[in-house]
Amino acid sequence: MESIQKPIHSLISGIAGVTVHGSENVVVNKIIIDSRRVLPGSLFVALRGTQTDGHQYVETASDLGAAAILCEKLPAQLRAGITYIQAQDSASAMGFIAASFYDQPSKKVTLVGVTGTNGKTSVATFLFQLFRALGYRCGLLSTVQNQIEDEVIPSTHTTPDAVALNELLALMHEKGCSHVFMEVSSHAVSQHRITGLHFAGGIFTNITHDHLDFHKTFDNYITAKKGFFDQLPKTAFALVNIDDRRGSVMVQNTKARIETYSLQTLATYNGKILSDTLTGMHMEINNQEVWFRVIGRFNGYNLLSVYGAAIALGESPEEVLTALSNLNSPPGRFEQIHSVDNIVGIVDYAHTPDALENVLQTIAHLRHGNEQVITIVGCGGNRDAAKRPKMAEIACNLSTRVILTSDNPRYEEPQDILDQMMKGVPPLKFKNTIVVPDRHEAIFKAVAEANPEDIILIAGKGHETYQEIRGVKHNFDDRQVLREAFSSFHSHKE
Ligand SMILES: CC(=O)N[C@H]1[C@@H](OP(=O)(O)OP(=O)(O)OC[C@H]2O[C@@H](n3ccc(=O)[nH]c3=O)[C@H](O)[C@@H]2O)O[C@H](CO)[C@@H](O)[C@@H]1O[C@H](C)C(=O)N[C@@H](C)C(=O)N[C@H](CCC(=O)O)C(=O)O
Ligand SMILES: Nc1ncnc2c1ncn2[C@@H]1O[C@H](COP(=O)(O)OP(=O)(O)OP(=O)(O)O)[C@@H](O)[C@H]1O
Ligand SMILES: N[C@H](CCC[C@H](N)C(=O)O)C(=O)O
Ligand SMILES: [Mg+2]
Repeated sequence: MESIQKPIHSLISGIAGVTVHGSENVVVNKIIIDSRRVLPGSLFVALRGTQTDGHQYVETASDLGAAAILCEKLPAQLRAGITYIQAQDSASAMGFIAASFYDQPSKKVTLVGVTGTNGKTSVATFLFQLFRALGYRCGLLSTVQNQIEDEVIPSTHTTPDAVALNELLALMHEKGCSHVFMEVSSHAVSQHRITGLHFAGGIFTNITHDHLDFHKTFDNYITAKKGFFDQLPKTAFALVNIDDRRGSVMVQNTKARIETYSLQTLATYNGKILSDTLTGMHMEINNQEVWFRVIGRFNGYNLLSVYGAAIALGESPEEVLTALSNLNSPPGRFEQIHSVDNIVGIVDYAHTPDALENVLQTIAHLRHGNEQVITIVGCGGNRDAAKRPKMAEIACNLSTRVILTSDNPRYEEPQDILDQMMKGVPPLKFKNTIVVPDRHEAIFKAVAEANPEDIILIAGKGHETYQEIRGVKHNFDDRQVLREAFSSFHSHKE
């Protein structure tokens, strides 16, 4: 992308509550949120974070040649030649400024955001695949990866920060994308990563327990997600799952056109699952029968929301259903790897109690005999600790055997996380539960003990190709380890 030079006045016009100290004609060539990356001519944004306060680094940024500083509190000494933009909330102001800096890319594409505890990656990826199949050039912003048509741009977050996000949107527009589908995490709403964006539509999948380390209470978490719908314009659609009792709460104050989807009750888009097997799902959507390659009741919801969004964007129901029936799940979502002697391995990104329950219920539903269900699961370090015993309890109640193991311990001791998980194991299930902290060993153990037709669920990491320990990402891929284990004991087939 060409280098950008913008005077301050062009970036702040229309933003309420900002005061400028210094010349508004000063030109900036970059927006930077980390003082360590400031270069001459940058606009440095001082953000209050969870670990530190960017205001502490205003002097460092100035020494490195920042042309302007966006902050909430002015430093004691203002430097000549630097323009200070004072805002009530730096993060919010940065959202609008980033959008202006990149010439409002979100207004030049049809941008649809997906929020909810589970299903964001699945829905955003299905929409991306669908609209490409319908002949549009598309962009995708997701946990697994960002994509511009076939070009993959690795993602660092589910939702990037406002600067990275607007830059990516501008690039997508420059490369001819007409539609962009993105995940909107609750962190992103709270931290104003999406402030200043123009959405054509928003989708709510569901809300259940997660991220209470960050939001503190479930109410705050709900409010964060609702913030996305509060900021939608009236030209947008707001499509919500009304089988989730928080669905109607999400759209209480939205200006957008409200549409609903449901597998249970009357809604704008109605679905019914007619059958669900390991090879596909048969559904009825708004009275039309259709076969899908993806499976699981939760995916029934995901596909229905994708159908609804496509219709809300003006596509034809027949074309949409035909294209949808050819879609595949994103990597690491109910991804199946079979051994030659028919052990079914399923690698899934379920890392919340609700997702784990859904996946295990889907597996229970697909079982046809007395196969064992062996679940391998861990919980991430430095994340919501309250979900640990809950996930262990769900795994035990819905599996024949459980192996508790590690999942990205980050800066915590794996054994501490496992001790907390063990608190959720019902006493009656102790004899079927073991702890194997090494994930590689856990997977090998499950495979060594599995019999033909048994189902091994490896939950929590899905597409991830690393195990994060003390700031270092070590290569680790559940799918690869599972294949190795199958090859050692049974040899594998896809
Ligand atoms: C908890 C959280 O959301 N953290 C994000 C946040 O960092 P932070 O608030 O901890 O920042 P901080 O370290 O306190 O620093 C505050 C400010 O000082 C600046 N700083 C710091 C040091 C210095 O020397 N100079 C300097 O300027 C930092 O650049 C920052 O702007 O802002 C950073 C910049 O945007 C993000 O990279 C970081 O994501 C971290 C890596 C993270 O792990 N986030 C996860 C929890 C997250 O965002 N997840 C959601 C998905 C959740 C889900 O739905 O599953 C996501 O959207 O990815
Ligand atoms: N609609 C749904 N309802 C409940 N569970 C779901 C749904 N869709 C997917 N899942 C489960 O949640 C897991 C994660 O799905 P997905 O990656 O689509 O969610 P996400 O919201 O993007 O997660 P993240 O917050 O990490 O970005 C899947 O592997 C599956 O187990
Ligand atoms: N977006 C989620 C992903 C969790 C994935 C799981 N493998 C873990 O590390 O906890 C998070 O950052 O909380
Ligand atoms: Mg995601």
